[in-house]
Amino acid sequence: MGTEKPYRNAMQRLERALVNSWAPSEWTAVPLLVAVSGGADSVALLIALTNVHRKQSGKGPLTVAHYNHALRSEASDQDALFVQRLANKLGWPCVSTKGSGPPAADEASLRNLRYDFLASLAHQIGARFVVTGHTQEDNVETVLHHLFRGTGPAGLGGVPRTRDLAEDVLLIRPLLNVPKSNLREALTEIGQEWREDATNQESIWKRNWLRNQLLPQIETEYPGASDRIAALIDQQQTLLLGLEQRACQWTDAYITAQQNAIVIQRPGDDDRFSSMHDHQAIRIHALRGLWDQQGWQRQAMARQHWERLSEVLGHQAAETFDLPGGVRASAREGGPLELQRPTNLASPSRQE
Ligand SMILES: Nc1ncnc2c1ncn2[C@@H]1O[C@H](COP(=O)(O)OP(=O)(O)OP(=O)(O)O)[C@@H](O)[C@H]1O
Repeated sequence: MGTEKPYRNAMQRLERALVNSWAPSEWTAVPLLVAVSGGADSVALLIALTNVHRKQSGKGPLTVAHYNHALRSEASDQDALFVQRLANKLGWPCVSTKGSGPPAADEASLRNLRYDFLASLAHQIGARFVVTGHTQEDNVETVLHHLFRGTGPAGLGGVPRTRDLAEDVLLIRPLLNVPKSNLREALTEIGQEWREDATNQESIWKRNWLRNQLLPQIETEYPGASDRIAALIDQQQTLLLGLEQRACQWTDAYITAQQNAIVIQRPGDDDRFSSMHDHQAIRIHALRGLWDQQGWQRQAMARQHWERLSEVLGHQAAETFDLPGGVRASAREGGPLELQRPTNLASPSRQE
C-alpha cells in the first residue's frame, strides 16, 4: 500500500502554499518583477516562483529586482552580488540599483525609495506584478505595531495582500500566511544559502525590536502565540469585508464628496439607514476611507477626532471645529455636516 505523503518535502509544501495563495494562471504568462533583498524570505520566494513557473511551462518573463540601500557599505554590495548571481543561476535577468546621497533616516523613507524604484522598473519592463516575500511574521509584527500605536478595525487586518504600486502595477505578497521557519527549512533542504542582514539583527528600529525582542519573549511565555495572532488576522480580514460593504452603503446613502470638501447628511430617526447610522464603527471606517480618497492627512487624526465626528453625525445641533491637517468641520442646526480643506493647503499627495 502506498503511504507516500502528497508533498514530501518543505520546498514542495512551499510551492503548494504559493499556488494556493496565487493561482499560476494569473501570473505565469505575464511579465513579473520579483523584489529580492537576498534574505531568506525573498530567496525562498524567488525559488518557489521559479519552480512553479517551470512546472507550469510559464511563458511570462520574470525579472529580479534588488535595491542596494548602501547602508552597510561592503556587506550591502555583497548582498547585491549575491542576488545577481542567484538570478543568473536561475536564468533570470536582474536589475540592481544603488541608492545615492545620504542614507534615508528611517524605515519608511527606505521603503519609499525601494517602492519608487520597483514601480519605475515595473513600468520600464511592462511588468503587471511586483512580488515581495512578506511572511506571516511581517503580518503579526504589523498588527502589534498598529495595536501599540493606536488603530481601528482595518489596522487589525494586518498587511494587505495586494496594493496598487503604480498605474497598472500591483504589488502582491503571496507568502503572507507562511511562517519564516518554513521558508528557511525549504532553503536548507535544497542547500540554498541566503544573506543575513546585520541591521535586521539589531533592534535599532521599532520593527526590529518587535521582531527580535518582543515576539520571542511572547513566544517563550505563550508558545504558538504568533500562529494564533495570524489566525485572528485571517478572521479579521473576513469581518473587514462586511464592514467595508456597510461603510460603502453608508457612504452612498449619506455622502457627497467634491474636491477638498465632503458633505454628510445627518438623518432623522425615521430614516431607513438609521440603525446603520447609529453604528460608530461603520461611520469611522467610512470616514477614514473618505480621508484617503481626498488625500487628506490621516496620520494626524487621533481616535478622539474620529469619535467627535461620529458623535456630531448622531445629532442635529450646530457645531464648528477644526481637525488636524487643516480640515474644518461645520454644521448648521438640523443641517448636514460639512468638512472642508482650503485648496491653498494642497495635500502632499495632490502636489505630486
Ligand atoms: N533591498 C531590497 N531589494 C529588493 N527587495 C527588497 C529589499 N528589501 C526588502 N525587499 C522586499 O520586501 C520584502 C519585505 O522585506 P522587509 O520586511 O525587510 O521590508 P519592509 O521594509 O518591512 O517592507 P514593508 O514595509 O513593505 O513591509 C522582502 O521579502 C523583499 O521581497
